[in-house]
Amino acid sequence: MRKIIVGSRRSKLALTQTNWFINELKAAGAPFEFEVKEIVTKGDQILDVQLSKVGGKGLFVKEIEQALYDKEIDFAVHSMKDMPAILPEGLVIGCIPPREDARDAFISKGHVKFADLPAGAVVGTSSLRRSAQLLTVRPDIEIKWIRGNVDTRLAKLETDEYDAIILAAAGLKRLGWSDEVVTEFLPVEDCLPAVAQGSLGIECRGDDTELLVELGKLTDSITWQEAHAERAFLAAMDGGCQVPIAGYAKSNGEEITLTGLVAAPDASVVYKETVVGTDAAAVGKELAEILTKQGAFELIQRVKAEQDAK
Ligand SMILES: NCc1[nH]cc(CCC(=O)O)c1CC(=O)O
Repeated sequence: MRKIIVGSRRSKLALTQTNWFINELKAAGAPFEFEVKEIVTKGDQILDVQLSKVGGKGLFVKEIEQALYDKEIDFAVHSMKDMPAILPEGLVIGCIPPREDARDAFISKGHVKFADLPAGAVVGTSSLRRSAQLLTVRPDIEIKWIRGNVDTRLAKLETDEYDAIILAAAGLKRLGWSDEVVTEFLPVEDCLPAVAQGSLGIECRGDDTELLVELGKLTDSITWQEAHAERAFLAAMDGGCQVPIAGYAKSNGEEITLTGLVAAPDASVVYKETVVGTDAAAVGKELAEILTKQGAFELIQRVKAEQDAK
């Protein structure tokens, strides 16, 4: 029986997601043995710098992709939202399993609801997307940058520095921690999720047909459509985590409803529109065109230039 080597980052969440997916493959009867190989990425090493300043999404995947090329590993389970819009030559997303909760979770000391936070309360997030949207609803709160894995951030909430933090619901649910720690899930209307948040993407070599056959059996077609619509939007907007950009699609199997948001970091300008269609790539492109006409593309370029100058 072929032994499949699965590359994984070393964080609790990465290992949990990797082992979950391996078990799904086993349950589906894939004729393989598995071994997990831990890989330390640049993103895991740079924990004290604001992520948007050190180069964004590629940071968590580059070493893993090199290991795929070198055949040190056969596949890797990524959070889709950490994947760059365009994959390098020769590598493919072989599977998109069913999506977890796409929302952001609000976690506060004493479980005070977001709306009930006192003015001046300090909310920890390192995401420009989250901070811009939170400031739209509550301009009177303070945002303070926070970095680290999910467990590190939860530990930081215990210090005096923060009154609350925001984390993706999906990570907390996969770790089995959401019932215990989450104060409330932020409705997508108030805090539109990151593109592909809650989705996993299984990356492998495009010529590994034996593996691709087994991976394909676990793809969820609804999640596939949603992730592709959102990622087509992100790619067309030339976005990334340097700018506040969000995209959330809901598919009923036929129609896809995609909402996108682009904002200035201080939330002084917010562009937000919804498009409905049947083709994921076309829906993403159409939404990008509408927002571009309104000035969102220009805003993204301006914000990026400002970030680079810092
Ligand atoms: N930004 C890092 C990251 N990348 C993926 C997740 C987990 C959630 C997911 O799969 O979307 C997280 C943690 C977070 O944002 O709280």
